[in-house]
Amino acid sequence: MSALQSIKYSDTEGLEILDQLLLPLTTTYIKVHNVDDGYRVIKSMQVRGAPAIAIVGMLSLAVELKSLSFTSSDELISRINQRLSFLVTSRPTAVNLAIAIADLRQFLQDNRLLDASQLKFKVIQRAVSMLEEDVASNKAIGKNGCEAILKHAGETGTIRILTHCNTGSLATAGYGTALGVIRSLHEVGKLERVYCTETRPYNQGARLTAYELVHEGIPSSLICDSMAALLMERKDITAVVVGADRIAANGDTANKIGTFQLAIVAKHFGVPFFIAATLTAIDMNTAKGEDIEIEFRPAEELANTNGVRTAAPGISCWNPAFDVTPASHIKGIVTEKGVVSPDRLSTLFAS
Ligand SMILES: CSC[C@@H](O)[C@@H](O)C(=O)COP(=O)(O)O
Repeated sequence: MSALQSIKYSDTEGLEILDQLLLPLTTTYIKVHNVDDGYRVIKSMQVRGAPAIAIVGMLSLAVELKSLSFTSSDELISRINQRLSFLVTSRPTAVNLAIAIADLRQFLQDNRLLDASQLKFKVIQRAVSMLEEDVASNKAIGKNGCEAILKHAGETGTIRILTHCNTGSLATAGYGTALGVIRSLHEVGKLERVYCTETRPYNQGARLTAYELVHEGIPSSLICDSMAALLMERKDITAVVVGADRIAANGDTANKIGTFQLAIVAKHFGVPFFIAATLTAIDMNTAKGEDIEIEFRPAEELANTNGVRTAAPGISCWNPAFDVTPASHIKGIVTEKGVVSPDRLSTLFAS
């Protein structure tokens, strides 16, 4: 069975992304030639998921730079900074791209004395290395989350997980964050079943997570979002595990709309609620959840299903793409460096 690949990059073939708007029925890759293409596929959600957005954004810059030549590093740096200012506006809540951009700006500043071709080469290398680094981080998250959940479950050990949205190979460079934890539990033979929500209005759960789970042969069932409370009451769910688009310094976590209500229900039933994310989703410059900008999406994404209007004509729509789960509702944040409680995020960055 071949692994699902949302992002394909090679030196000779350039950058291609799997069009996630067409999944699960059609598998089509789209070429990304430059930052304008990168911005468009991110904004339209042909590629989505915070880690994948960051990687495609940076690789779109890399392929654009490859096609250009520069007479000085000042000219190169000014071009890159201008393109980064545009890219960062594509999807405001997911922080991974903003962090990658801030890091690259710092790198350019630190290396401004290199000549243009050396600097261009290094910028391209940095973008390409994100692919392998993300998969390695996801595998570590999978292992750490698996251990934490097994410890919580004790010897009885039949694990049933509820997850939301899509956090798997499609949302990352491969393996996945929350879905990485689920994959890891399955690999060690401990997962009885994972339940994935439909994730209205965009159906990332029904279209993408369900597709990945079936592809991987992981025992799984789809529920619609409104079934979560009954599921937790009837099915003895071991843990809820979801991803993150931005984790504030106090542990408040923005993730796909509907995450907060799952956390409230989990708290009601005493089910531990875990966030699984790479360090690049942690924004220590944003103090708390209230300070996180929530992205609003077009009304059609709520009123239509697969391009067909299902809501009553004339109704107006309120369509936030994310909500913020307070740190008080989160048992642990699973990262590649280990699992911490939300009030101990800063320990992850101590050298
Ligand atoms: C590893 S992906 C983590 C999050 O980005 C994911 O849960 C999510 O909310 C994705 O939202 P999307 O709007 O589909 O980009």
